[in-house]
Amino acid sequence: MRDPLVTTPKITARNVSVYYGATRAIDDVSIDVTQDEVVAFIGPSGCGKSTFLRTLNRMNDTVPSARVEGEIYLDGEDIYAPSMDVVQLRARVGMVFQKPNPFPKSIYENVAYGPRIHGLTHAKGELDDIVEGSLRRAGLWDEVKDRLTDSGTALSGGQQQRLCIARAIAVDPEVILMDEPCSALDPIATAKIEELIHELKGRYAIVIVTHNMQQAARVSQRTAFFHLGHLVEFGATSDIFTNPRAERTKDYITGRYG
Ligand SMILES: Nc1ncnc2c1ncn2[C@@H]1O[C@H](COP(=O)(O)OP(=O)(O)OP(=O)(O)O)[C@@H](O)[C@H]1O
Repeated sequence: MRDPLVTTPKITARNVSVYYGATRAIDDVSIDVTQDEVVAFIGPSGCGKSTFLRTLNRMNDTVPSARVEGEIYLDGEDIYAPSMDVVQLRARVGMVFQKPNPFPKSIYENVAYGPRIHGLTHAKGELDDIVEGSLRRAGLWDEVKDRLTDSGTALSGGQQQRLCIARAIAVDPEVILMDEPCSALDPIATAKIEELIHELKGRYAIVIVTHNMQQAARVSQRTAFFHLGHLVEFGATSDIFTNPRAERTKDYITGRYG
């Protein structure tokens, strides 16, 4: 499934299978993601999109029954190697979840926490700059600059999700994984997140799981269609939506199931 146009992958997954106990949720998936693109994962509920996404920063480690086979490389480095520091990995490959999950701390602390524990700054001024820069890049600064000491949980859902994106950005990640980041948001907040994804593209490799096909079409350059744990088709988003090769992809995008 290697795309000849993809030359320098940021993430390389090879023959990845994931099991929960004896049940296989992902079957032999190989995929590349480059630095300068947004890749969307689509497919019917339960097809394994989130499971596969979570292998990319070893979030599956937190599920005792989960077992991953195959290889995943970040810049050529095996992320499942015993020498890999998982805390470091999750800073390099940040994650934004379906439901915004700010810490029950101030807006400032939500963003400052990561850089502080990763030792990215030594002076308060530097930390202030990181907090401001991250909130600006997440498109939230103007809305919160006068209330940085308010609790992150007091923000609206859309603002909370942008705060979570600012929190991921603050530790200077290389990749951002988004697992249905807009599913709890209204259309206006959703549009803001989509706008933000456009702005972040190029600076970070972005992989987004979405149920919303229009959203995949709007934000991604390439789309992967999953079905029953298989990667059925992976290609240019415009091709997947206008000229899918596989019958199963066609059935899904035309709404025949899912
Ligand atoms: N923690 C878990 N323990 C056992 N089985 C799981 C676990 N998480 C997911 N599964 C199973 O793995 C399969 C894939 O689930 P996954 O959540 O990855 O699919 P998905 O495509 O992201 O679904 P959705 O779109 O509904 O979020 C499903 O059959 C699901 O029941």
